[in-house]
Amino acid sequence: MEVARGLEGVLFTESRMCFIDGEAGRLYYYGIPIQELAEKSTFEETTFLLLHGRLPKREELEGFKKELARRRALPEHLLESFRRYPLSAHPMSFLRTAVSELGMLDPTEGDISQEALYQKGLDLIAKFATIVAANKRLREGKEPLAPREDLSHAANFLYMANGIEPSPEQERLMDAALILHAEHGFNASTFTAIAAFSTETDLYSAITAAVASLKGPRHGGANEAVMKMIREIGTPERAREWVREKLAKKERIMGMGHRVYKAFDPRAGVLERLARQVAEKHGHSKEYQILKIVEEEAGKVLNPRGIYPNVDFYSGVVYSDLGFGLEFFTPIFAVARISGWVGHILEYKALDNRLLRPDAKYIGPLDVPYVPLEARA
Ligand SMILES: CC(=O)SCCNC(=O)CCNC(=O)[C@H](O)C(C)(C)COP(=O)(O)OP(=O)(O)OC[C@H]1O[C@@H](n2cnc3c(N)ncnc32)[C@H](O)[C@@H]1OP(=O)(O)O
Ligand SMILES: O=C([O-])CC(=O)C(=O)O
Repeated sequence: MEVARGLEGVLFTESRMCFIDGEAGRLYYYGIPIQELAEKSTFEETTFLLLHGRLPKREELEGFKKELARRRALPEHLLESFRRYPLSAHPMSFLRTAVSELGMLDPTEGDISQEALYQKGLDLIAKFATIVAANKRLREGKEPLAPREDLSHAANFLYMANGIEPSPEQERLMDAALILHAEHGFNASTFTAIAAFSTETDLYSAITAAVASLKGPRHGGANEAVMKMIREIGTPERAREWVREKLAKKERIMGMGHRVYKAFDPRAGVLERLARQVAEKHGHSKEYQILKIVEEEAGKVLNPRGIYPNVDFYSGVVYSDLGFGLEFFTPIFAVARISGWVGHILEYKALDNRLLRPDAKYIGPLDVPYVPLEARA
């Protein structure tokens, strides 16, 4: 049997949620092009789509929005614990620990019936934003704000994070970013969630594992790494030389490259446009300009190899504009991706939840004699 390094090209299940055409740079959630969703949908509507496999009718959407809104508040016990979490911890570690603690606080943690998974999934989707916003406030030396049920998920997230109600334009920006990040097939964190869940562990454990996986700089953590790259480059004038040096040393340009896309990631296309808009309007043009130069200069070498900007390349410019420091970029990704994780767990469970257990080609020796400790050289 051939070894598929990194499980590349391995089909381990069937799914209706997401189709990625990596060669053409196209992405669909339940068959709907991502650009349409990003432009016309809301996070709540897209989440309904990911959990139910179809767009909601008007009254269904209203009910779903209310259902999510009423689940936003965190248990007092968890809020008290937050005061003991070290504020120096990375916000992804904070989120990972909070999800795990939510599991301990749920007396029916181990119930993995389809209905219980759906209910607990809604709870996590609603609460992720509250956890991340509370962490931001605490890091700023401020009290976490109670969620507001009269605001949309995107607007309430911004309200809880920044302490002021966002403008309709900011709300739309957040919605678009959340929709773009909500789902992406069997990426590393979703696969991690499914691998954990296939053991019939509880939802909180599977999602804790997914958060841990998303944190890595080769996955969701790349958005933070991109902003660090921008800071290291410093000025647009330095960008070309910086890229040439990096590539000469065979180092990776963060926010570029993808296992599936061998063309421009369509999400990066939408985010590039949004980043340009905010850069022009609000004067973050230096960051945006640096990225454009990096894209062009690195592209000379990397595009012919099928390496283009991915979803993490331009998102940070948008998040900065919405008031977030770079350490919150990956948690924002998680606030969106929780919908995809829950959707996939529901889908995989309904299918058969077969235990995931790949194998490796053994390349070691056999029948090696056991040498007693005193006889070892
Ligand atoms: C939400 C997301 O997860 S999107 C991805 C976010 N991650 C990043 O942006 C980090 C930078 N990118 C990368 O590290 C990679 O492109 C990955 C991990 C995303 C995907 O990579 P894979 O498909 O596994 O390719 P792999 O890591 O095997 O690299 C293949 C070759 O392309 C090169 N390459 C891949 N990405 C880059 C990059 N960003 N910059 C420079 N070279 C790159 C590798 O160095 C390697 O070169 P080699 O064959 O000469 O050794
Ligand atoms: O699909 C992947 O491998 C990574 C990615 O873009 C995502 O998770 O959004």
